[in-house]
Amino acid sequence: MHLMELPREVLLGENLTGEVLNVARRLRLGRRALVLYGPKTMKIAGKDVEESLSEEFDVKGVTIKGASMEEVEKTMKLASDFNADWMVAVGGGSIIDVAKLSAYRLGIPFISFPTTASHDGIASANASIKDLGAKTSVKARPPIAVIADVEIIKTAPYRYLAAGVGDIISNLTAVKDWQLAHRIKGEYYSEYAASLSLMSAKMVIKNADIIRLGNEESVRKVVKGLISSGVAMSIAGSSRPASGAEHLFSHALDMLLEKPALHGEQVGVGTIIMAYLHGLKWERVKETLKKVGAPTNAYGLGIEPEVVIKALTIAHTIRPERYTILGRDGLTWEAAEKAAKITGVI
Ligand SMILES: NC(=O)C1=CN([C@@H]2O[C@H](COP(=O)(O)OP(=O)(O)OC[C@H]3O[C@@H](n4cnc5c(N)ncnc54)[C@H](OP(=O)(O)O)[C@@H]3O)[C@@H](O)[C@H]2O)C=CC1
Ligand SMILES: O=C(CO)COP(=O)(O)O
Ligand SMILES: [Zn+2]
Repeated sequence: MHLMELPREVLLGENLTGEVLNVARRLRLGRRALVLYGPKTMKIAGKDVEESLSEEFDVKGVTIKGASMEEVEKTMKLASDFNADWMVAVGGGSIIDVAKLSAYRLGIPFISFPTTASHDGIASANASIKDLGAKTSVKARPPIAVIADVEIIKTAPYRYLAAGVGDIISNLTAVKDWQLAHRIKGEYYSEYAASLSLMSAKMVIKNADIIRLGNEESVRKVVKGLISSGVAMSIAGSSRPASGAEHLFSHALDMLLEKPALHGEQVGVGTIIMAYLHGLKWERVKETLKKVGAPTNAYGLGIEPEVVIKALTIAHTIRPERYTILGRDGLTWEAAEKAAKITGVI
């Protein structure tokens, strides 16, 4: 049996901090709610959500600092002590992932309230948490509802929206890797999930000129692509349709660097290189990223060229069961350097 779990409600609009209350009412989520936010997102929207909910629910706010197992365990303890019926995560990918894994392990629902359009974990069923080996995603459950307030998301620095484009365009090489694994390893492949994932990538390529404006329409386009990407992952039952070798490259950078760039920025640059290795039109990926103002090289990521090469040579070791264009042996230093130079990444 193949179980596909999807969000029950997706709200996209303006002035939605008060809507969490209505969604919780409609979905009969229970009286006691834990509100998760980060130090910044608390001020951006977290406190507003908390205050609005407290009109009708018993509410407890929790500040989360990064997506680590320590924060997941802290959240689970707080939720148990408080007897929470559900959670709402107000923030970037890290806060949403902490809520996703904690809620899954406690068997309670959670609402995703993204404050950036920088990653496709907004609606996905998998959570990326540090300390669970390399920071690749593990199975959890998707949010019961997604509430995306375009005005709040628009207030985030433009860099985050451009990073979202990187996370969506990566679907091009992720799907290629998936097809390769299907042919070479007989891995399960869902044409439906792959098509949905590719559609999001093609939409950002087509709409790059609108996205670069950074207005509400841009945010809507990127958020829809991110949600579709998350749904594609839920249909596939794994992050396969949205995570291939370009993500392994980003995970490798996360391991090598104390201060990595944004997830979507790194996978965007990884997509240029993996598209080259796949024999795809890598120039088109690069043009799109350039057009929307996302980094297209090591300099733009603020990373030394040697670290880029090193990441390319170790990427295949991170999730060996996920076959990609990097093969079982990975790239040699020379091959990695050549690919990075030809594509102008270094
Ligand atoms: N589960 C999945 O399927 C996926 C998960 N991911 C994961 O998501 C994470 C990346 O998410 P990302 O959002 O890029 O990074 P973070 O969640 O780490 O957020 C980065 C920073 O942005 C701040 N921030 C959030 N919203 C705003 C805003 N509106 N204005 C100003 N600052 C804001 C955060 O504040 P604060 O300090 O308050 O938190 C934080 O300091 C990674 O851990 C990645 O692995 C990525 C893709 C898919
Ligand atoms: O970032 C993701 C999809 O965009 C999740 O991928 P991982 O499973 O590689 O963490
Ligand atoms: Zn990603």
